[in-house]
Amino acid sequence: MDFSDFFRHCSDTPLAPWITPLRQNLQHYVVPDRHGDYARWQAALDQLPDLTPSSVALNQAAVSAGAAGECDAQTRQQIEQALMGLHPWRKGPFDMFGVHIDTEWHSDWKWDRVIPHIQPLKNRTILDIGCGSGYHLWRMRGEGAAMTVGVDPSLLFNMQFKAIEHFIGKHPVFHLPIGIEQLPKAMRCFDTVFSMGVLYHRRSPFDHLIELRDLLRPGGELVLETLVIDGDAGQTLVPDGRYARMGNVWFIPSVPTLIQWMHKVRFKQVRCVDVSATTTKEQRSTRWMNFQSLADFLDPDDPTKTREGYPGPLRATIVAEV
Ligand SMILES: Nc1ncnc2c1ncn2[C@@H]1O[C@H](C[S@+](CC[C@H]([NH3+])C(=O)[O-])CC(=O)[O-])[C@@H](O)[C@H]1O
Repeated sequence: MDFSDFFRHCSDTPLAPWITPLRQNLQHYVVPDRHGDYARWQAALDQLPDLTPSSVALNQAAVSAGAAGECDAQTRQQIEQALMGLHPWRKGPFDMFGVHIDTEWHSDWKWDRVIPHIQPLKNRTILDIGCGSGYHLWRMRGEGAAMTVGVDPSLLFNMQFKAIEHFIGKHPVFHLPIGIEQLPKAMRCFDTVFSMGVLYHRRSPFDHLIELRDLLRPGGELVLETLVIDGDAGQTLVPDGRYARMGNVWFIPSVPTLIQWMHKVRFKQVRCVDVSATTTKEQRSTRWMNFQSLADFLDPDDPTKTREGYPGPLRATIVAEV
């Protein structure tokens, strides 16, 4: 895989000192075709027609390029078919020349809950851990970010990002198909770090919080969004087995517990800015993600509980500084 645009751009940014270690860590992604589905996904990408949109919108619910009237029905069908080849689409929505990608998640709703409470993103250098398809990376750019970097080990999500970039065009917005553990330690160079929907997947929440802290420059801001339970300081749910059918959920603290954890690893100005229950309107099956979704993971007799009998998903957004 070719990361030359990324490295060229880095040389003029706070990431410059990290180019060599990043290059080493990305080296084994030069040949992604070891992945069984790579050829099929690449064929879908190759089917995307070359079109230049008259406008691009990064600061509205559906990240968009071009309008339906800018291409004929046959071309639109070709776009739809190619994008469908990258099913399942989880994070969005997007609109490409009138092809509306109605993703499993209304990621725009999460964005609307977060954005009023954080430092303005204009001119900032931003890292998004677990960025999925990159939907929020584009929204950050829409807020005027100087550079946004997303990391997510899913190759499919990287290829979905490339499909969107194909129409939106090149911006200082980069998607790296690596996990947080493949970033150099203690980069201390980002103005804002986002970790949304990741902490509960980590076996060691403290190590994750310390890694996030050490990615930020002094005075930088962390935006942490994660599953929580209703409860007092000291309470944490460690699901026995699955949580809402997910096998990789480890720690779900109460908000006061999470705030305590963050103080313990020396975050400052820690505050909870939002707590919202995840509904089956925000996360649901669609044509673009036709597998099971939240409604199937809740108890049919009591949708306030998961299938396993745990409290249904409740998510908090915590903002803090280093
Ligand atoms: N080691 C890892 N390092 C980085 N990312 C990882 C790792 N392991 C898994 N992921 C990625 O973390 C993301 C978690 S989803 C949140 C998406 C977005 N942030 C959202 O808030 O909508 C959870 C949810 O559905 O809310 C997935 O895209 C994984 O591939």
